[in-house]
Amino acid sequence: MNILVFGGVGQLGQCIQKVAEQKNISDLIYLDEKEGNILDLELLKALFQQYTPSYVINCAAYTAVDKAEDEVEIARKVNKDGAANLAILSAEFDATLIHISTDFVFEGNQTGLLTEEDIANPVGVYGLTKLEGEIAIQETTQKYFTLRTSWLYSEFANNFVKTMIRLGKERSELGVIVDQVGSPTYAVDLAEVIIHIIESKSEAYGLYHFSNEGVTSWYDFATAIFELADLTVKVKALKTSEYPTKARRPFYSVMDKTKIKQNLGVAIPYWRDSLKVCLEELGN
Ligand SMILES: NC(=O)C1=CN([C@@H]2O[C@H](COP(=O)(O)OP(=O)(O)OC[C@H]3O[C@@H](n4cnc5c(N)ncnc54)[C@H](OP(=O)(O)O)[C@@H]3O)[C@@H](O)[C@H]2O)C=CC1
Ligand SMILES: Cc1cn([C@H]2C[C@H](O)[C@@H](COP(=O)(O)OP(=O)(O)O[C@H]3O[C@@H](C)C(=O)[C@@H](O)[C@H]3O)O2)c(=O)[nH]c1=O
Repeated sequence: MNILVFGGVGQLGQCIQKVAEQKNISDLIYLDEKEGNILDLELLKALFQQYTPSYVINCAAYTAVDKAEDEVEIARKVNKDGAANLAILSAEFDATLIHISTDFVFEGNQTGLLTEEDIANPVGVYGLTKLEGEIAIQETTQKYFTLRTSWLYSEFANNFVKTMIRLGKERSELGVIVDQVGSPTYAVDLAEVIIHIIESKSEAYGLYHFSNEGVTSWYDFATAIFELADLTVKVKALKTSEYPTKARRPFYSVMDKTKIKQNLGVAIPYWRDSLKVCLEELGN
C-alpha cells in the first residue's frame, strides 16, 4: 500500500514521519515542495501513475497568516487550487484523501463549542483560502477526511511554542494576547489520528474537528510554556488591539470534537499533558 504525503517535510509532515517510524510503517512517501508541488498537475499525475496510492495526505499549505493578506493569489493557489488538484486525482485513482484545515475558517465572535455544522466565516485570507480548499475537496471527491485543527506546535519547524522558548531565553518580559481563545494541538497527536484513520481503514468519510482537549488563550499558553520549560519570564496580558498584526484572527475558535471521538474512536490528550511531552522532546 502506497501513501503519498504532500508537504512531507513541513511541521506536520515531520510529525507523521516520526509516528510512522515508531509504528514501523514504511509505506509512506514524503514529498517536499519540489518533488510534489501540488500546483503542478502534470507532476501530480505522474506521481499518481507511478505509485497508485491508497491514501494521499495533504500537509502542504500556505500557512503564513499575516503574509497571506498581501499574497492572496499565491495563498489561494496553494490552499484552494492545490487541494482541488489532489482531490481530482484522488477521485480518478480511487485514493482516500486526508486533508488538513484550520480553526481560522471561523469568524470567532461566538462562544460555545464550534461543531462541523457551524457556519464558517473567515476573517482573514489564510482562513478564507483554507475554507475554499475544504469546499473544493467536498465537491470533487467522496473518499476524503478533512481534519480541522488549531494552534499546531511540535518539536519540528516553526511554531508558537518554539518562538516562545526562543524569545523567553532572550527577554525577561513579553506581551502576549489574552483575548484570543482556542485549543493548542500537539502535531504529533494529530499525526497519530492520521495514522489511525489509515490503519483502521475507516470509511467514515467527511469533515472532522480535532485539537487537544481543553481551552486556553495565547497568554495562558505562553505562561504554561515558560512554567513547564522552567524559564523565568514576566508575561504581560495584552488585548488584541495592543498587539497589531496584519491579519485579523478569530477571538474564539474552540472546536467540538464529539464527532471524531464517536466516529473514529480517538482518545484526545489534554493540551498541558501534550505540551509537557513536546517540551521533553525539545530537551526542556
Ligand atoms: N501551523 C498551525 O498552527 C496550523 C496548521 N494547520 C494546517 O495544518 C497543515 C500542516 O501545517 P504545518 O505543517 O504546520 O505547516 P508548515 O508550513 O510547516 O508546512 C507546510 C508545508 O507545505 C509546503 N508547501 C507550500 N507550498 C507547497 C506547494 N505548492 N506544493 C507542495 N508543498 C508546498 C511548505 O513548503 P515550504 O515551507 O518550502 O514553502 C511546507 O513544507 C496545513 O494544512 C495547515 O493549514 C491547521 C491549524 C493550525
Ligand atoms: C510571537 C507573539 C505572538 N502573539 C500572538 C499573535 C497571535 O495572535 C498569536 C499566535 O501567533 P503566531 O503568529 O505564532 O501564530 P499564528 O500563525 O497566528 O497561528 C495560527 O497559524 C495558522 C497556520 C493556523 O491554522 C491557526 O490555527 C494558528 O495556529 O499570538 C503575541 O501576542 N505575542 C508574541 O510575542
